[in-house]
Amino acid sequence: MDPYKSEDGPCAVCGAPGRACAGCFSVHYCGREHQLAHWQKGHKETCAPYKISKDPVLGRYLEATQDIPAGKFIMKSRPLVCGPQMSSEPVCLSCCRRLQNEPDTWYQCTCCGWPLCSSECQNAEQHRPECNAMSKAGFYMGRDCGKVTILDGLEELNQWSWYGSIVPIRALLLPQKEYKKMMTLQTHIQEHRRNPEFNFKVRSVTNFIHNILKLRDFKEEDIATVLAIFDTNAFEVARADLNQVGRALYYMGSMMAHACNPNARLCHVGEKFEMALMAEQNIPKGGSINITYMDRLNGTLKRLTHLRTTKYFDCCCSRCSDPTDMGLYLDSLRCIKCRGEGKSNLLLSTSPLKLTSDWQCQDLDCQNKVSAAEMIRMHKELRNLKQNLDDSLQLSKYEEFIKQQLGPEGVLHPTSTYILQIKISLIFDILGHSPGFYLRELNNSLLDYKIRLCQEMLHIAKILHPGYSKTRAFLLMQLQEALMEQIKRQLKEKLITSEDAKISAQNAKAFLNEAVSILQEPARKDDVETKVREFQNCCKRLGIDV
Ligand SMILES: C[S@@+](CC[C@H](N)C(=O)[O-])C[C@H]1O[C@@H](n2cnc3c(N)ncnc32)[C@H](O)[C@@H]1O
Repeated sequence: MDPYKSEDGPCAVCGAPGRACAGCFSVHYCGREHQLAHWQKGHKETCAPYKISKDPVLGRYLEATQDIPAGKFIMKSRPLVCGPQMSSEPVCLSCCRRLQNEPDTWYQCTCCGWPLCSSECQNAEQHRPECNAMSKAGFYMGRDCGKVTILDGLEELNQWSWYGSIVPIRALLLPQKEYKKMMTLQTHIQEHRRNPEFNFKVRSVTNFIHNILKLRDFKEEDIATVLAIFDTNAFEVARADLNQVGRALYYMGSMMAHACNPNARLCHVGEKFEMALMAEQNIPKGGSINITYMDRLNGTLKRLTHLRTTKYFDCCCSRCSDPTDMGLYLDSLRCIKCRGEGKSNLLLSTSPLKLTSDWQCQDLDCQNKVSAAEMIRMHKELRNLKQNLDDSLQLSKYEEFIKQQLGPEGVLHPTSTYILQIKISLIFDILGHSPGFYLRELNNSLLDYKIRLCQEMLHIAKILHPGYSKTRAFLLMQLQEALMEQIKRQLKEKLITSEDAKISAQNAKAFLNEAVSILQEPARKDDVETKVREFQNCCKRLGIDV
């Protein structure tokens, strides 16, 4: 069910045209009276398929109140507060679209002077709170807003960190009811206050709000609370199709627990950062509805460290407890002792949930031990090496790294986190995507390589990103495109018959269809339709009827 197609429909009571129920989107009402009647008649039992529950470890979380099939939209939600990111590139303060061209061409709000898209954005509700407050305080952003650096004696505030003040101002100016709701969210304020980076951020934002914008009514303590609420609960939101980037806080979205192998995902759907939650996998009644707070290709060491230092909890999900990390051994390195004897045995954590535990060779005859500190040091070195590769984004350098690390002297193995991340970069950033490597420019062997990489990563995605995940859908699309390019060449070189081409194209179409069924969110609609059109045009040009 697409929550955006469900806006109108026949009233569940009388059949007259109606609006969708905001809880479940699956029934419609012509008005409040029939909505109430239907609710009392039993809809309250079946409406939203979730409720907020409590658990001693997770705190509040969303519990499924009925079986939820994979692919179903579970909820749709508007943000409580949204706006530019903490350290944002130049965006319209109102709609968060990136500002194009040079600063002196940007539209300037006639009341507060901040750059916007247009007068329409100036008048939008979204920009009202801070604009009113700033105009009242007599602040007007000069034309040089994009260029100056402010020195206030204590901190140097970079031009774009100004954007970080907008979300706290909007949050602190929320109407009473919403403000109270926001203040019930998890803050982890004590843990945040022990973090020097957080305190620096609070001081910078407060300074800017007090001394530059001249809005002195906001207390530093309240600004700190809002920043902590955002760090704990908010989502980075981006709609590439609309050129929007920002962050948003959702009430129900803030209730979702993390899992390293989640069963749901957020989809950004509306222009005002509305979100929808989709079940990636079947969720049984009574189960927790969870999302992942971080990239699933990270190994346990990085996941545990990141969650502890940014979200202040120790994950103990089934994946983190598994020393093999779902059979992929993402963090495991080769045992150096065994490597000397030409063997490829791996080191496994002796107690995966404890970052301080030793790692031991999986070979019972060897049992070589490596300390946690040594393991962390080796990973730091590998991360730096990989970061250098990512910065240069060159195929030859990535290939050299893989060859070296998987060779007799290397410490990695084929499903190490670094190798898998590099394969993802090769698929999505280089082969088919960068100058000199666009699909039609790839030689046959690189095209085969891309196809192989997609197939390999789809195999991994079945484990790490099963069901209705975006990663699987994107990989399926990449594979389909590469396969069509291959069919085109093979037909041209008369290596296959038109009957073979038809069978291969049907195969590619099945991949595309699967991707389309996964990417149901409206934000992807244009992209998906373009891919389907391109596929159809390609078949037409090749004379293949699929
Ligand atoms: C976005 S909030 C989720 C709602 C929160 N449990 C509450 O009661 O408001 C994120 C916080 O929930 C807790 N949390 C989420 N997932 C967890 C998990 N898998 N294990 C332990 N705590 C978790 C952590 O305290 C985390 O910082």
